[in-house]
Amino acid sequence: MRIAIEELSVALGGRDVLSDVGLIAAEGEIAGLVGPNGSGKSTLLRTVYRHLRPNAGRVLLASRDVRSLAPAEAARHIAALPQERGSDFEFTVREVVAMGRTPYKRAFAGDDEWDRAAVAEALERVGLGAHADRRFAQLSGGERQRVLLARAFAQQPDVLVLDEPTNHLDVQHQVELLALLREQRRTTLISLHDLNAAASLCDRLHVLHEGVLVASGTPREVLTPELLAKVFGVRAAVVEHPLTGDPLIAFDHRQAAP
Ligand SMILES: Nc1ncnc2c1ncn2[C@@H]1O[C@H](COP(=O)(O)OP(=O)(O)OP(=O)(O)O)[C@@H](O)[C@H]1O
Repeated sequence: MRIAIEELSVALGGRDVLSDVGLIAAEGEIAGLVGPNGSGKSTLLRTVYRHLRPNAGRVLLASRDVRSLAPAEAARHIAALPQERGSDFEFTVREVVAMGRTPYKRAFAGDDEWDRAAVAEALERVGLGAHADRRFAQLSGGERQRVLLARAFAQQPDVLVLDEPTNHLDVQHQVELLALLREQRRTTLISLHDLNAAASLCDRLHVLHEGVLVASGTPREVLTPELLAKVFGVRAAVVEHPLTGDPLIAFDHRQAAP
């Protein structure tokens, strides 16, 4: 399903955090949000998964405003991996992932065989099939991250919204997570700080700067040395990755942009 963000403005604490942002994630497309700290990436994603209400504009899922959907219906269509994640869950890994099935159930209904199969499959996909009975609270940050991703997969949504999902992951698990996202071919909105990961994963990138969308396009179109200097304040060369052909940003770690 396609997501369209139209003329979206959000104010928090009396301050405009997003101003007139518009972008589209086409069916099956991976759309990346990049931008410096505080540029509004999480705010945009939180508005898509309805934790925030826009002051103006709207988010359309196919042709329907997400705010018009009932909560369970919205959750059957959109699954989120937010940045603020509970750590004190007194639940097992399997129980946390099974929460992804809630939008499909009647009140107080138990898990049926479809739920159990969806949970088992989601755990296998993130490589945690052997950890189903461990306590969530006792996992490392990266393991928790993968459990919460499995919960989003178990929700079997049309759209995935992921806020910095590679946080806490070692490089191998980052690569595996990006591969999982590529192979599932689902409409995905993802914020990433790692611009090289974004360049390799995303079909299109959208750059936020101080709450304003300043560029949209393919990674090759968007990630230019000029944009990196202007928006991120860094000096960098953009070359072709010798193994993959993706754009590869070589940052100058000695000196900021003049
Ligand atoms: N509840 C709030 N009340 C007031 N201001 C807020 C609130 N939440 C976020 N902000 C502000 O909105 C701006 C955008 O924050 P947001 O978290 O969307 O940025 P971000 O691009 O995701 O940043 P980061 O890369 O650091 O995660 C920041 O200046 C932040 O301080």
